[in-house]
Amino acid sequence: MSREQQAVALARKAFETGRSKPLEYRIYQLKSLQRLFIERQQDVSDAIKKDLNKSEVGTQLYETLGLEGEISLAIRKLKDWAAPRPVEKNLLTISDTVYIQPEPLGVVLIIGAWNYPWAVTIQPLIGAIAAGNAAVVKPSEVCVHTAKVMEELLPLYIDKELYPVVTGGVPETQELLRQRFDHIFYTGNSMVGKVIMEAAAKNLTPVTLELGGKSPCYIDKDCDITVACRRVAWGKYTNCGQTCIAPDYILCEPSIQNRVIEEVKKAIKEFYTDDPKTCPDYGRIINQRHFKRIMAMLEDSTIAVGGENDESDCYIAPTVLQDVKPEAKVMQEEIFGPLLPILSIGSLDEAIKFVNKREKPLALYVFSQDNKVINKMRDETSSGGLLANDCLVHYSVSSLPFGGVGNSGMGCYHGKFSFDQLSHLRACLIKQLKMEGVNSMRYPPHTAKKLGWARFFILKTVDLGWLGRMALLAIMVVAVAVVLATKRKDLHSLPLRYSSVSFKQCD
Ligand SMILES: NC(=O)c1ccc[n+]([C@@H]2O[C@H](COP(=O)([O-])OP(=O)(O)OC[C@H]3O[C@@H](n4cnc5c(N)ncnc54)[C@H](O)[C@@H]3O)[C@@H](O)[C@H]2O)c1
Ligand SMILES: CCCCCCCCCC=O
Repeated sequence: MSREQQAVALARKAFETGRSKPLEYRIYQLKSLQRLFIERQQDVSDAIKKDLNKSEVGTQLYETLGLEGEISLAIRKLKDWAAPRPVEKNLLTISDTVYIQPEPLGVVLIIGAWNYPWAVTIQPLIGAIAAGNAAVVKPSEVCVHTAKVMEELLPLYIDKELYPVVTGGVPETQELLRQRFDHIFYTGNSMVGKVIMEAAAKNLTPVTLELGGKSPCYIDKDCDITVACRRVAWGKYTNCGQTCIAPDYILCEPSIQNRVIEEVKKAIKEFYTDDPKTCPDYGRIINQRHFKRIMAMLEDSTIAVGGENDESDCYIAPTVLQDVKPEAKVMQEEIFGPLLPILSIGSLDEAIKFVNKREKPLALYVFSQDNKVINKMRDETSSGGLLANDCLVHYSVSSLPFGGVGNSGMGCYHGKFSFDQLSHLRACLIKQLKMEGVNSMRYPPHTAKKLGWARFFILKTVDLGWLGRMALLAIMVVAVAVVLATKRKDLHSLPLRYSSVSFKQCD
């Protein structure tokens, strides 16, 4: 058995013991995970510093603080999330107990990416634990130091049989993908996303794909350009542009391009000093392969700000590109680096057309003072998320679903969405063996009259309130009693008995 097979078998066996299911055990695991981020913050930060030159404060701000918040939320809300969820009933099921019961899916495979290695790997794990699953955790091998620390630390805090960590690269991930899972949660680029989905299809395993793409940013001329550019610069250059929801490029009218350049330049200086290379808050490109990929994008565009670089240090300065053409190299794929192209666009309508001609992005940013502009952008485009007058922060709102659409992904998570994403929402209808008369309308022999009644019971909507429902139930009980008493086979006599309740036609 390979190491990967062993890990999956271990997780499956542990899941089958049933110990991941009691809410107390899930909460115990979540609390232990919470302790990891309190007790081992230094190990976490040190590893990320080596991988991406993130500062200790930056690591807490962008990675572990969010995780701590998500864990606390799950601990607080788990009882509600896991409880049966009563649903509306139709007239046919009015006397039944009808609800949704979330249940664990089984063994989940979590494949993480390297750019926010803790955030994007542990956040799905929080959902998996909360939902009562086992999970095999595969951190990205690209984040060498963090993967190692994750492999060392997780088993010290959480159940190592239920949640084993498997490290390794493409061959190891592919070996994992040959195993059977009950859900695969993948974060990474869209091309590999297709590989994951293909592998999952063999076992009809459901997937969540948290992908990326080019997230556009429209700046309206009618806005506070200084503030807009400061927020865009923060969104772009945080983690050296290696953020799935970084504003990829700016669309604006030619009349404001120079001001945008000047204001972004000012913000770069404000955040990262005159020499970002020595600034502790400015990151590095993850490795030389990505460094070369990003530098190649500069070839056919004009640099307005930045451009300095050092391959030996994987350093690329915060850079702004002006008058960029849609055909330029930098516009052909997600940048995932600190280059900010500005494209001139004639109007809001043109910007909308530009966005709609391309793949649906993970995030769409619009800066404007005018709500009509914001609403028009929202109504006439599609994207995983839409954020007006800021960047990135929607990621931190646990009550918003985070995820893509189309090429930027499928499924969503954060907060309760993580719990639901990794649960099966089981439909439950609990009927009594009484009131058999009501069922006559669906039993053969089928007649037009019975169909008429079935239409009535299924298509009418009624909002009677609690008292009304009780009254209706009483009427139904009487009706059934009468039907049984007269031992008639169809519901011929029912119309008169129901005529005192008024119903609204919904079709
Ligand atoms: N939507 C989100 O939440 C989110 C978050 C972070 C990153 N991203 C996106 O991820 C991308 C960057 O990540 P990346 O793809 O460079 O990360 P990556 O190289 O770390 O790959 C992600 C995972 O896929 C595995 N993998 C890579 N190639 C594989 C293959 N051929 N077969 C099987 N498994 C394979 C890796 O082992 C890794 O665990 C960007 O597009 C970014 O926008 C999205
Ligand atoms: C306070 C704002 C936090 C933003 C963190 C962004 C994380 C993105 C993960 C995807 O790359």
